[in-house]
Amino acid sequence: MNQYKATILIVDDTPINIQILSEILKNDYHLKVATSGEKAIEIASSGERIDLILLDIVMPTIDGYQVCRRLKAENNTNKIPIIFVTAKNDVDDEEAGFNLGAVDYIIKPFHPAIVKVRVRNQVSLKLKSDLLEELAQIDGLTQIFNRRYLDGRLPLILDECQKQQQKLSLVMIDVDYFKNYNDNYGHGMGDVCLIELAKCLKKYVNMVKGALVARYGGEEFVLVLPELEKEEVISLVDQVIKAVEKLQIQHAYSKVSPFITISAGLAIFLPFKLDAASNVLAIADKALYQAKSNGRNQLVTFS
Ligand SMILES: Nc1nc2c(ncn2[C@@H]2O[C@H](COP(=O)(O)OP(=O)(O)OP(=O)(O)O)[C@@H](O)[C@H]2O)c(=O)[nH]1
Repeated sequence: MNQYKATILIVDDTPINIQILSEILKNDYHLKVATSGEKAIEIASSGERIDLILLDIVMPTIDGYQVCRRLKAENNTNKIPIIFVTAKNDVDDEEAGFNLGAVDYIIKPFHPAIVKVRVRNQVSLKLKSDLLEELAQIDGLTQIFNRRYLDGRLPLILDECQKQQQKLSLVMIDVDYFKNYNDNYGHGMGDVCLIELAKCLKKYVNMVKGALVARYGGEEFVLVLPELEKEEVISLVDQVIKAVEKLQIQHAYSKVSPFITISAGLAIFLPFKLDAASNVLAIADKALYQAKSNGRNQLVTFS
């Protein structure tokens, strides 16, 4: 089995300390090093995955406490566990480190076996909490993002679109006559159908940079498509609607097609018209309602 190798950032202004820690940990982890607080913040904020930081306290310009404070204040770095590694063995110093959000405190001189165990414990906790977080964002049936993820992510996407002055398109999708499908083919077949639909939607969303698809509820899906022009997004959603029918999932109890079809409501927003997440979703939902009323298996666009 391919075991994930965690990445540890060692921060110390004294090269010999980095060397000693590297010797202890190099066989089990990917290592990165920084010889100043500034460099540590730069590496941790770069977007590269860091699973643990071993942080010296006494360093020139920015000390370890400040580094810790700054990393804990930022959304993209506050989940990286920090272990202070220091010669400061006063209880007050240790307490100060924990109060800043550190998960452990190792006192120099190092005892290699103890360093290994303490690092292993924290890395193991970090990997478990990452996994839990990931699972909490994924819909168990279709394996695409769930509503919880969309609710957390959409406000950030709206902010970003406003900042970058980009358009944003939202598509609310609903399966046509799905109750009839379930009632006649059974809930199990209904589940298989939702899985196939999610795969199809994902295939199209993967073609668009920054786009995402989420299962919004039972048989409802949402596509978030930043940056696209009106003609591009309409053409894409039309293709998706046709692709779903082409899956040829038999639906003898639908009134629009012998196969499973979807209706879609598209709402396109200009950056200066972007509203709260719940409002932009409500507008896409209105467009979807219109698509249903117009006869289903079609797209209605509000822009
Ligand atoms: N198999 C399965 N069915 C689900 C799931 N979640 C919701 N549903 C079903 O989806 C159906 C939705 O039915 P309705 O809201 O009446 O909509 P519809 O029959 O598709 O009618 P229109 O939307 O008007 O075309 C219900 O039968 C739900 O039980 C799920 O996870 N699996």
